[in-house]
Amino acid sequence: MSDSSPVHNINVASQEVLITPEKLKAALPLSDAGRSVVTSSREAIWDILDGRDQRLFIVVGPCSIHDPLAAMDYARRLKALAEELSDTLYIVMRVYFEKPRTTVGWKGLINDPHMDDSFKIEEGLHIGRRLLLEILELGLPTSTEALDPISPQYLQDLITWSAIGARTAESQTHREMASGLSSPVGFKNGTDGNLDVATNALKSAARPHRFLGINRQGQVSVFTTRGNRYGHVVLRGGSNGPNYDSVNIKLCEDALSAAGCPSNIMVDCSHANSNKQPELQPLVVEDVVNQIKEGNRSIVGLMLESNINAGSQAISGLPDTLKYGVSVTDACISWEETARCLRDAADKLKDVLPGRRSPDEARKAG
Ligand SMILES: O=C[C@H](O)[C@H](O)COP(=O)(O)O
Ligand SMILES: C=C(OP(=O)(O)O)C(=O)O
Repeated sequence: MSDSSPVHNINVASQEVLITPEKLKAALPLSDAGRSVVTSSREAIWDILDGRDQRLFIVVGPCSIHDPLAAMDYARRLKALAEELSDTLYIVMRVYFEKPRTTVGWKGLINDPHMDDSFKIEEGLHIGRRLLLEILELGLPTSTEALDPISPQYLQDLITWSAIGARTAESQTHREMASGLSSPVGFKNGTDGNLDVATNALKSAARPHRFLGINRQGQVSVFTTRGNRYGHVVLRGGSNGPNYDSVNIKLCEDALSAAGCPSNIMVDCSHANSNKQPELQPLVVEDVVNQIKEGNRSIVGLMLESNINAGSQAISGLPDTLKYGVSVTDACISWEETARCLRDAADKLKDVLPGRRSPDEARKAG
């Protein structure tokens, strides 16, 4: 007697073929001007990580993007600030489209661009790519969290700096993906504060890997990567509390040295480092800036969650009932507070960090 019960895709409700990366890129191509922003900004961060450029790099912007018009409004403000502070700070905009959730919730603009559970992922990819292109046209570099292992084929050519988040830094899939990313990558410590997760990720992503992915034509392919040597740790605090103070920074420096990794640390001023209370982020910036003033040189970057208006709002009802420029995920500091806080940091650091070295000075400094 034969049993014909289904044994495959039992829990899959439906499947839909998506546009290929090649077609999306052909519809929304990167201009020469945009390409030059991506290449020069990646170089600037490589130089910072290699110690050739002494500026502090700053990843700042909304916790998540849900309204492209508000994102462009934010980007224009940030571009002007980035130029003003460029002697001391190298500023990159947070343009986060994919949100890792602790349990469930809105997973970001690519997954559900209309925020109504319609999950128009192909539209989300178009909106996301168009927005990144527009930001690059302003001359402002972009950063994002690399969460889905397939989406980099659609968007990573537009990204200057990537994060692997606290919930995925221990995942082999994400370490493999990071080993092939063209951008520098920050690995967060675990949500419980565990730092080994991040240092192990650095060691893994720096090595070549072979794994499955999709190519430009959307065919399932075996990828062989070279390894990404521009990985670094991002301290974001954990369930035990913050980890940006000088004692934790020293512990992190020791862990990096034991792991044979360069002493490059970014501090995420948000998340568990501010107990998710956005008004504490400027205090974290102040503390870190003081550590640098007192001689610390392992802190190379800062992350801030900031929006046009402070706070957060719940997603309920239609997107056009939402308040303008207010986060729909973690609460953020306002634009005014962001500008004040970054101007203050730049002012305190301008005589401490020598800024970008000319090729001649860099050669002399070794
Ligand atoms: O940065 C954003 C959030 O902290 C992250 O996506 C987790 O959010 P959740 O705990 O609200 O799901
Ligand atoms: C989700 C984020 O951070 P973490 O992975 O540190 O929770 C984020 O920066 O949006």
